[in-house]
Amino acid sequence: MHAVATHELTRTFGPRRAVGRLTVDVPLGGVVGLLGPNGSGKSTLIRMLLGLVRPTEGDADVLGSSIRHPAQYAERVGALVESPAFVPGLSAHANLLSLARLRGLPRSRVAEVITAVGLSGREREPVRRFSLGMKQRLGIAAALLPDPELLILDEPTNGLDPAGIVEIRALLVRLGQSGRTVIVSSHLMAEIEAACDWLIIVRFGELVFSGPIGELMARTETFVDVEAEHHDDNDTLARVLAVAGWVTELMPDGVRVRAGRDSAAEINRTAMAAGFTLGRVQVVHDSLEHVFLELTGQTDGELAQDRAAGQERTKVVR
Ligand SMILES: Nc1ncnc2c1ncn2[C@@H]1O[C@H](COP(=O)(O)OP(=O)(O)OP(=O)(O)O)[C@@H](O)[C@H]1O
Repeated sequence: MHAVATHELTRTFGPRRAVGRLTVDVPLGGVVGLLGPNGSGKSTLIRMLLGLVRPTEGDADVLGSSIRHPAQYAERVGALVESPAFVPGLSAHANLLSLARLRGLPRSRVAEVITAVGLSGREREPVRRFSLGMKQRLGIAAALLPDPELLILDEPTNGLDPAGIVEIRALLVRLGQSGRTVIVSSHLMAEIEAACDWLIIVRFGELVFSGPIGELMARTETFVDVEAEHHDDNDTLARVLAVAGWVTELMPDGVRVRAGRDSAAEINRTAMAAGFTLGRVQVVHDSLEHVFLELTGQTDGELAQDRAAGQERTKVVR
């Protein structure tokens, strides 16, 4: 069984195609990052998985049951799809307790979820005193109340400051280690990449990548950046290295050589043989963020909407 399996899943809103023929299998366990620029269909996909939006075409299974019958799996799935509403004058504990009562869940779950999201010691404070990051964690605590096998979080890092993002990322890692499956969406690779085991990358509602994060990592490139001792020599150094067979690019502060770590010594020797002393030899890895942007394009929601509506537009370069 998969946590989620979609087949040709499609949702249109009038002329706009929010999700188009999406076929993807998400394994059970660990943290799954659902990534794509704003407007690429992440929320629509999540809403379909939760039974909040009906597909126009195609189908999907959540924990083995069709999304046509969400009641069959509703109790096994926890979700945070927008900023949760809590009573600001009440404490985190009191808010969670009333939610637990409403849903008929044992009150012992309240203390458990408070610990799970790292709010122990603060649970008696009124929610109005909480930072945005703490409120998001409280929202995740509420989603965890029924002890779900699958937790779906839509952009939980949105609007958070760097410290809040770090808190959520650490929480995602802990939740992923607890045996459940966590699907978390974001439009920024850097915010969640460190927490993810598996990635689904969408663009204009279509799948551009799905697989273990290591598979995407394998697509990153390595460079050797070198710098001549005297800045004016970098131009000639670039040509010398190119004649020796490397693909080089002149950078403002040196020369970028498209080569792996193994080539660093050989590059150094070639430079020295040509009479250059290198002031810097540095092996640089392309970031996952860069691969993500290459896959998705640096689009904004506006452009995505127009593309989804089938209108062509010139490429936006930021
Ligand atoms: N209820 C709706 N009515 C009309 N259009 C919609 C509706 N919901 C989503 N859309 C459109 O579908 C497309 C995908 O939106 P969606 O919110 O799923 O993307 P997203 O990747 O979650 O983006 P964001 O991060 O900005 O929320 C957009 O063009 C959006 O305007």
